[in-house]
Amino acid sequence: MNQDQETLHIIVNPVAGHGQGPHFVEENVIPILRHLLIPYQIHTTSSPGDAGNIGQYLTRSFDGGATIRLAIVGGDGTFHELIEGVQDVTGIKWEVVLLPFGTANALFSSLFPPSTPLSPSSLDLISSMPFPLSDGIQHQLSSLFSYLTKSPSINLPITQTTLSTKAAICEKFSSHVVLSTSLHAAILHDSEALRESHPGTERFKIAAAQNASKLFYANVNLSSNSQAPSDVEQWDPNSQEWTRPFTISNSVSTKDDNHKEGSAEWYVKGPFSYFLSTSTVDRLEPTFMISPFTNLKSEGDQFIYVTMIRPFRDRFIPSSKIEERKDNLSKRAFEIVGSAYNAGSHVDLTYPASQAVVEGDDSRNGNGLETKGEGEPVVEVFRCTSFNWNPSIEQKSEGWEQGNNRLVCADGALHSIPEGGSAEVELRTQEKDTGFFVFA
Ligand SMILES: Nc1ncnc2c1ncn2[C@@H]1O[C@H](COP(=O)(O)OP(=O)(O)OP(=O)(O)O)[C@@H](O)[C@H]1O
Repeated sequence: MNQDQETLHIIVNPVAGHGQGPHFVEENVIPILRHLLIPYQIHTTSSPGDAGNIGQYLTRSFDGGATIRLAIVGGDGTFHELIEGVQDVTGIKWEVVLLPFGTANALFSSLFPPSTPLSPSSLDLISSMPFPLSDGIQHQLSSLFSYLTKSPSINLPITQTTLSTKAAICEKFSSHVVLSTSLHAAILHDSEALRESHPGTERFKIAAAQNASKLFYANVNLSSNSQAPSDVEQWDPNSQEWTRPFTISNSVSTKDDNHKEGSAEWYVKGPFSYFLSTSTVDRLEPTFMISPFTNLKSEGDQFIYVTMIRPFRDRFIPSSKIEERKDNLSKRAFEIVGSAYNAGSHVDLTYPASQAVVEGDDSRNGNGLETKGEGEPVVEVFRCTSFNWNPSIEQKSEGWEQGNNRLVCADGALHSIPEGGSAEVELRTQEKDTGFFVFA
């Protein structure tokens, strides 16, 4: 069968988020498509992974070199499963409409932050509809309107992760939103058990409380390939610029052909409490702006933005009394990561220039951090095009709790690095006319 390329294929996940996707499609999407005489087909997922099966089915229905237009009614996980399902299929351009019916909807929220105005052409289209659409519904339909008004779709960078031991590659997978370890991966792991009792984002907060007091032991190498416009760079909250990394060392120099002459692998020594990378989203929920420099809509170059917290750089943490260590680590993690809800201001936090630690001084506990000061950044933000996460052996020391340093989260899907192994993460080369594109 050779499909009509004008058909909009709608993949509906009936259990994502609060399970309201199917009703929304029936009530709002179909009436619009019918009014505009746009052919559509609905494909409802019947089990985990089914979005990938649907993607494979669609590729078999099209000739090579096709453009497949589809809408995803669900969350980031549903889109992730589609990408995973068709990652070995080449020569197809996937143009995707996002209908945010998952829990977090990180990609949609980053492309259409709350109160983003609709384009004039979308507003014209809405005013031509014979039925009213509330402001909230208009916002949920933002990506659909971009498609209907023929806005160009945006190329979506895809990250490839390889888990391997020294002897062999064990697993390869793709991600389009986030690749994380440490606290974020642990939150995703624990929050899954809470999905039924807490279908909204509050389950992430509960899981955060269970994991914020843990240390994740690993070492990381950051690098940039020869196509990258610059070597690895670090955000400097004081000068408000990207600069040569200054809180890590480049002791490992690369002689690899893939690296620019004079470029280096930058070495980051753990333990970590937080470690998250993304090349597409600035936020994980509508107001949780964890990676504020990532902007898919900007014309700029593609990077992986890495956001990390290494608690032992904070003198308040290692100097804590043994019985207060876990509690202090947890408080600090909440204080720092919580600033992401304040328009991503965590990236501007700095330690006092002189990190004198005074016993019993409560100002260290919150007020001790400064903003855009001359001390070192609290959150280290780097941009690169690849990195390795190498779990390491815990340094035994009383009062600390170790988290699972082999857990990796790819767009919410969890993977485990084999014992003694590592994770290698890199941006996939983007093609001009094939791969994934989103209407934004
Ligand atoms: N019919 C189904 N029954 C059970 N699970 C399903 C079904 N269809 C899809 N799934 C699973 O639902 C999971 C949740 O979907 P998705 O990740 O899109 O939503 P979410 O987790 O609520 O949102 P987000 O990823 O934005 O936080 C997917 O990982 C998928 O495996």
